[in-house]
Amino acid sequence: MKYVIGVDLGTSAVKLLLVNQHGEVTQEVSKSYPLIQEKTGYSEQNPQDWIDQTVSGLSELLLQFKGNRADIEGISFSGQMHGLVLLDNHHEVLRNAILWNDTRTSAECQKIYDIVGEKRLLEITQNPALEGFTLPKLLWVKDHEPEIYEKAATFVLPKDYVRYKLTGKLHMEYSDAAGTLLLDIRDRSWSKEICDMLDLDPELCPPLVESTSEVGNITEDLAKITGLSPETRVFAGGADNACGAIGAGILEEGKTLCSIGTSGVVLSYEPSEDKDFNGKVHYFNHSAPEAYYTMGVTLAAGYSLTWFKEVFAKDESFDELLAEVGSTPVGSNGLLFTPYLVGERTPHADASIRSSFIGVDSSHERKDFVRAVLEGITFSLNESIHIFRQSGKTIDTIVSIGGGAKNEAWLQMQADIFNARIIRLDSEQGPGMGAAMIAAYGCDWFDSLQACAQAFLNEDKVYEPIEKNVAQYKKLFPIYQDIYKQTKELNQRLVEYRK
Ligand SMILES: Nc1ncnc2c1ncn2[C@@H]1O[C@H](COP(=O)(O)OP(=O)(O)O)[C@@H](O)[C@H]1O
Ligand SMILES: O=C(CO)[C@@H](O)[C@H](O)COP(=O)(O)O
Repeated sequence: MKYVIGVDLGTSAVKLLLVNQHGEVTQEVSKSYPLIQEKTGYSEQNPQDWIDQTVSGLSELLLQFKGNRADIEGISFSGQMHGLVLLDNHHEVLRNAILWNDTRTSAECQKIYDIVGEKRLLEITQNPALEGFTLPKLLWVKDHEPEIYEKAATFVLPKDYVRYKLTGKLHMEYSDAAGTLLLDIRDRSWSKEICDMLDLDPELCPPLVESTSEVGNITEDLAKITGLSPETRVFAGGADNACGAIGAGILEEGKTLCSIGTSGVVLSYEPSEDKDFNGKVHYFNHSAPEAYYTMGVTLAAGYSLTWFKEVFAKDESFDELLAEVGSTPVGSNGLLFTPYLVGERTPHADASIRSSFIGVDSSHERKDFVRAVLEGITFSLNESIHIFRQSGKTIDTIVSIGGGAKNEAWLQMQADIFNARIIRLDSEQGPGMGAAMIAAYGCDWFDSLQACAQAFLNEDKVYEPIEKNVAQYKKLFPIYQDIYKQTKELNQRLVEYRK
């Protein structure tokens, strides 16, 4: 039997899947690492933590592996998007990575609009200037840490750095490059025009490859440390949402994904780059050849639940914390939550907004708060679905993946709030599976990613919307939407009091 490995470098942990030729996940390893949040709006990670945990995860996987290591034919990568990893001319890391959910760069986003212009930026990159994207982070380092910026020879994104450490070869691939705000999405080339206007050296941008490109092999050193064969073929991989889409079979028009990891994403396949959402949702290159996708992003989806657990139920597991969700009625007895813990992206690109619980009553118990958190996260994702539906898309079936797809009550809630059938697959680990599928396709196990999806992916369970709940959520959703408008200005006045 032959195998491939999919590595998903998430925000909370790196997850490794060993997948055989039938698409069965025969081993799984997960290794977590911390977020570094020095002050409000900041979110960083130490790239060395990603390397240590990936290497330790691979070593563990190989230690448990009963077959011949040469049977692990290929490996590929999926990773959290947009994070800036700055490297010097020896490819040494210059500072902590600034992550996708770091919102310190509002001034730099304004600078991009002032200099490049909103219209021209949209024409080239198909996306607006959002704090989470990589370009504003580069400008922030240039403005605030000039001594570091001077030493910068290139930059990569998180999973590109991990792949570089395993192979010694440095690249970026299109699906992740699309999230930098420096890629000409249609032309699939770095935008010299944007670099020139913002006085950035285009040489900083690394060489581009396809997600499915073979980029090298595991170095002798890393083969020794991890137990992998130095013959293992390495394929570039993709942005975690592009890989999540592959791992959920979102490979043709009409297919929609909901992913609840640290962030939350609603993603829809696009066969071409010419639809116009006017920057309301992100528009990126897919990891599947010649395809694109649009998506709306909730910054703190699973992160809101993790935050609640850390603050109010530190010693309980997610399953324990969520055990009573089903016994609390729709609407959490009049309690609403907005998941704006670190600001928001879709539909409100707003770095200052923060979360609220609205309607707290003396009768409320902890379980009402837990349900309200899940409902608030799901309402937020429903805002993206609302945008897609308003643009004319039919969304009646959604594949749900990520940590959020582990809980049955939450999956039913998604069906009821989205008013759509929710499909859970055998494995909720879409991005890791997508990365493994890229490696399987690269190793010529299949003629196309679609053929691989047909062989590898199986529906496990379908959740149909329950009419009575749908009707109640339809009434609650506009109240949820109003909270943003009502709390926006209050939150701006609170900014000066934050850490
Ligand atoms: N058993 C569970 N039930 C519901 N949600 C869960 C469960 N376990 C983890 N989660 C949620 O999933 C999130 C992590 O999902 P994951 O897809 O691994 O994220 P990432 O790719 O960002 O590292 C956590 O933030 C948590 O809120
Ligand atoms: O910023 C985005 C997408 O634009 C996030 O979706 C990141 O890609 C992080 O993903 P997770 O760690 O939540 O999977």
